[in-house]
Amino acid sequence: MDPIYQFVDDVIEAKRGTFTDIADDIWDHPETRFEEHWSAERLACALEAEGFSVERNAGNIKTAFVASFGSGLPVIALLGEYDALAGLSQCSGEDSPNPLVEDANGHGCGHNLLGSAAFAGAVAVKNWLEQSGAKGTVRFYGCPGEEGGSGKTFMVREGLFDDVDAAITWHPEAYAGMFSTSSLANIQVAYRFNGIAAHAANSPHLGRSALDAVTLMTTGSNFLNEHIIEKARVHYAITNAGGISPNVVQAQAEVLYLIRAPEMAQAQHIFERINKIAEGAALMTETTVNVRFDKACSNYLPNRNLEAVMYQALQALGLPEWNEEELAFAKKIRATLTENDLQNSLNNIANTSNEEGKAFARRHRETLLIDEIAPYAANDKILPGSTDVGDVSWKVPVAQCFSPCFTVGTPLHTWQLVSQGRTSIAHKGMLHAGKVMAATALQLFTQPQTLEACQSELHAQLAERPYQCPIPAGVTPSPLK
Ligand SMILES: Nc1ccc(C(=O)N[C@@H](CCC(=O)O)C(=O)O)cc1
Repeated sequence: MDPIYQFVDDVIEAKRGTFTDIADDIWDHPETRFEEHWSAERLACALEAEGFSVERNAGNIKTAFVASFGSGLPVIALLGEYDALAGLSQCSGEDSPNPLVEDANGHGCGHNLLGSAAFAGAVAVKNWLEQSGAKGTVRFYGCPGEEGGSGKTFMVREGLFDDVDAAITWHPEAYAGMFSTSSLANIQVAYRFNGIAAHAANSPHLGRSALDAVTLMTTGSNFLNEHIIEKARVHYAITNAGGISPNVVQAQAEVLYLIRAPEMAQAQHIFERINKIAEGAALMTETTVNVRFDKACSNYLPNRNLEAVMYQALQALGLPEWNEEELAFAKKIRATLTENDLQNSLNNIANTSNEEGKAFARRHRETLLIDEIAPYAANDKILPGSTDVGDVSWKVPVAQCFSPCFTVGTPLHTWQLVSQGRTSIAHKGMLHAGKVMAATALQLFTQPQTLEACQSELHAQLAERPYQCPIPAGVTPSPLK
C-alpha cells in the first residue's frame, strides 16, 4: 500500500475505540437540529484532547464549532454532522420496530457516524502534519442541523468557509462509492394564518378559520404540482392545525412548506407561486397570512478533480470485511425490507454512475453487506434529495463518498437504519470513511497542483454561474421546536 494510505490506516486502527465510542455516545444522545448541545460538546472536547484548538458558537450558531490544527496553507476542512431525527427512537441491534424511548429522537440518517468518521479523519491528518512537519491546516467543521435546518448554508453565509481551500465529507450508506450526482436546491418557509376564534355552533358566522386557510392553501399547492417542472417537489407539514377542539373556529394555524428543484432559481420561482396561493387562501377565508422564511440550501456542485482523488483513495483502501455474525444480522434486517425498498436502494446506487452502475446494482440484488466498490462516473444526474453540503460546494471544491454501514436495501430515515447505526457493521463503515477522507486530504497537502486543478474547476463554474447564499440576512437557524 502507498505509505499515505498505510499511515491513515494505522492511525485510525490504533485509535478505533476512541472513534467508535464517540459514535455510540452520540447515538445514545439523539438531538435534533440546532439543539445538538451534548453531541457537539462531545466532539469538541474530543478534538481538544487530540490537540486541536476549538472555536465554539461558530458563526454565532450555538451548536456549530470549528476545530483547527496546524498553520498556514492549504486549509483543508473535514465536515462532520451529528443531528438526529424526531420520532425515530429504536433499540440497537434489533430486527423489529421497537422504540428505545417512546416518541423520542433517533439517528435515522447515521449522523452519529458521519461526525465521528470526520473526527477520525481529522485526527489522522493531524498526526501526519505533526510527523511530517509539513505546512498546512486541518479543520474539523462541526456542522449542526443538516436535517431540515441547512446548518452549513448558515455557516457559509457567516463566512466560516472564506479561507478554506477544499472540503471533504461523506454520508453513511449501504455501499461504498462516490456522491457523483447533484442534489436538489430547496427553500423551507412557514405560512402562519391568523383568523378569528368563535363558537363553532353558536356564532360560526363571526369566526374566520385559519385552519380553512391552511386546507385551501394545501389544496391549491397540490393542484400547482401538476404545473411545475417535473424534477421539482413541493411538500408540506401542518405544524399547527389550530387546536384539538372542533367546536372552536381555529384562529391560528401554520403550514411549513419545503420547495425543491434542481436549481435555486427554479425553487425561488415556485416559492413566488406558492406565496400567491397563500395570499389566495387568506383572501378566501378573510384571514391574514404571515410568511416566515425558515431556511434554504443550494444544489450540490460536484468537483470532478476532487472526486477522482477520493475515488482513488477509496479503491486503494478497499472495503471492510464482514464476519458471520454481521452477515447473519444483515440477513434478519433484509427480511424486514420490502422488494420495493431493495429496488429503490439499488436504483440509488445505479444513479451514481452510468451503465456500469446499473450492472453493479443487478449484481448485488442478493448481497447482504457490500463486498465491491461501486463504479464511479461523472454524470449529470440529480439525487432526489437535498444536502446543505450544496452551499459549501459553491464556495470551495468538495468531494463526498459513501461508506457501507448498513445492510444493502436499508432506506434512510427508518427504524432499520437506527437499529444498525450502533453495531460493528456501522463502526467498520465509519472507520473506513474516516480513512478515505484522511487519505484524500493528504493527497491535497502533498500535491499542490491537484488542489489547484480542483479550484480552477470550481472557479470556471462560478464564472458562469455566480453563487449567492439563498438564506437572506436576518434569517437565523431554527430548532425543530
Ligand atoms: N447523502 C444524503 C444527503 C442528504 C440526505 C437527506 O435526506 N437530506 C434531507 C435534507 C432536508 C433539507 O435540506 O431540509 C432531505 O433531502 O430531505 C440523504 C442522503
